[in-house]
Amino acid sequence: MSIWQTLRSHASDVRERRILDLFNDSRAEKFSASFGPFLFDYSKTNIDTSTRHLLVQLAEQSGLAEKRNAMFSGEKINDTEGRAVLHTALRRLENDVEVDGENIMGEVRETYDRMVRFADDVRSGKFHGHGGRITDVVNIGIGGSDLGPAMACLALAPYHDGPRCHFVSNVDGAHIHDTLKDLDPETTLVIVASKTFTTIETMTNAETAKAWMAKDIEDPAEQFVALSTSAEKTAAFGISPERVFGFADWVGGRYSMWGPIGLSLMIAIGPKHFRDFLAGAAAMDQHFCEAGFEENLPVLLALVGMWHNQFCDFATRAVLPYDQRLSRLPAYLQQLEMESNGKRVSMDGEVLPYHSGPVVWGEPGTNGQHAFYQLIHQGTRIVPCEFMIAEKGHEPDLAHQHILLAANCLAQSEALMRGRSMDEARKLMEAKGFEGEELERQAAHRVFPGSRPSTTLIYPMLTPEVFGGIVALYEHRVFVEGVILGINSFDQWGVELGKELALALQPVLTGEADGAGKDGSTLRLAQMIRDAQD
Ligand SMILES: O=P(O)(O)OC[C@H]1O[C@H](O)[C@H](O)[C@@H](O)[C@@H]1O
Repeated sequence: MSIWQTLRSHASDVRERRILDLFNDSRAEKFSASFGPFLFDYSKTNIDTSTRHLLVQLAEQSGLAEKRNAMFSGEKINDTEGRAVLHTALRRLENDVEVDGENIMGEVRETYDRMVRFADDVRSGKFHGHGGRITDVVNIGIGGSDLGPAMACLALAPYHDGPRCHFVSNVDGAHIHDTLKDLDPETTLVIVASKTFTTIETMTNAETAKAWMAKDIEDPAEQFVALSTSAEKTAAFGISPERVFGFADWVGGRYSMWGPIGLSLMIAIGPKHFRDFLAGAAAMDQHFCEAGFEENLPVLLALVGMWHNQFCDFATRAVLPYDQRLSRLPAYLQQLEMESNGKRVSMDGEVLPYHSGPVVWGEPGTNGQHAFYQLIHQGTRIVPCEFMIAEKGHEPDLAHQHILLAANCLAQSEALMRGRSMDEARKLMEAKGFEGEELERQAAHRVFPGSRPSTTLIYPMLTPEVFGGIVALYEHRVFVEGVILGINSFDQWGVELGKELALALQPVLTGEADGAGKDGSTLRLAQMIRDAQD
């Protein structure tokens, strides 16, 4: 029997057992792992010693250790695009790495130093706009060129002492309009962030920003910066090379905030805190490379995730940070996890015989509790939950609110596991004076099945280092899951078809093309939009 089959039959044997019954004096300790500032507790799942043993075997048999080493050493593991995968090089600045026989680190360090100088200059006022010191930075980018820095600027708000940062991503004109309307073009710096510098949303918004600035400034390009792999295209846009921060194709878009794509964050929090953010991620890299699988946080996170998705058939995964400043983490992880591991064929092009990555979603607590937790507790589908909480907040004066936040976080995982039986529900309703059939009916509504799995990641405080570690932890989790699934986690062909069709539809919406060959639904909707433009 293959390890996959063994795990599936093990899952069908143990799926129904009560998680609470697995607890003894040492379970919390045995089914958690710590590294640096992190403790990952997966004891509130139905995993036992034999489950973990089988899962670790699954990881070993997938060749994970060799594949991990291949990634870190610059082998072209993204073989549908013929590229190395080296976002880790952007945060391990001391290590030398070669691609195609050439040391890539000279250029990486040089660009990093230029970013530091530029960020310092913007923060000090040495680099200024036509109207003086830069007060606002607008990052125009989408997907990987937006979600990372936007999430990070929010996450590290307590360290933000540079100009205000704004993020424009959507091609919907409302986004750029609402962002620019209160800004002064003479003191605004526009960062055009695009790996390819061809993404239609970003290029359209960049042109809009340029036209907005041109109303007040003779040469708006002077207040523009570009972050891209294409020096040719940034030059064609009119941005002078000293304000272009380049990177190579071995940095995937959704893995790119450690380098130039993180410039807005560096300007916001300053190079020193940015360096701490890199250091936190680099420490996680080292842990990932060195720790045994049973103590390895990214490996454990991946194995627990796969246990729930591939073996217990729970199709979604809720990310629930009890940390308001991580409110963009679920959106960031949607791209990281679903673009990376939402694939249908193996590396060899064979259709997968099992499910690939889960649907990832979430909201920060406690907000989610007042919205969708009803389904998590009593719905008919089981949703594994991933809770996150800091031991301490950044606001000493509001420590009592942090206690309330933390109590809610712990209460939710406890409630999910413990549940409430029919007997307990009956007692509750009896105490309220119900009896007979009405008591039975009312009690049924108050039953919680319980035994719903969750994990908790706890860290001392959301500092730049801790935040860097969290993001790197999730990146490596995605890598581990991808290796075990046998897929390429680093391409994204699934986004192409929609882009092609959108290009073809544009002239249909303007009336320049008749849409021959399109289906009736698309044509009718297009016609309505076309008519509304007159
Ligand atoms: O940075 P860019 O080249 O503008 O790409 C922005 C985004 O667009 C694409 O659609 C990809 O799916 C994303 O992976 C990428 O992050």
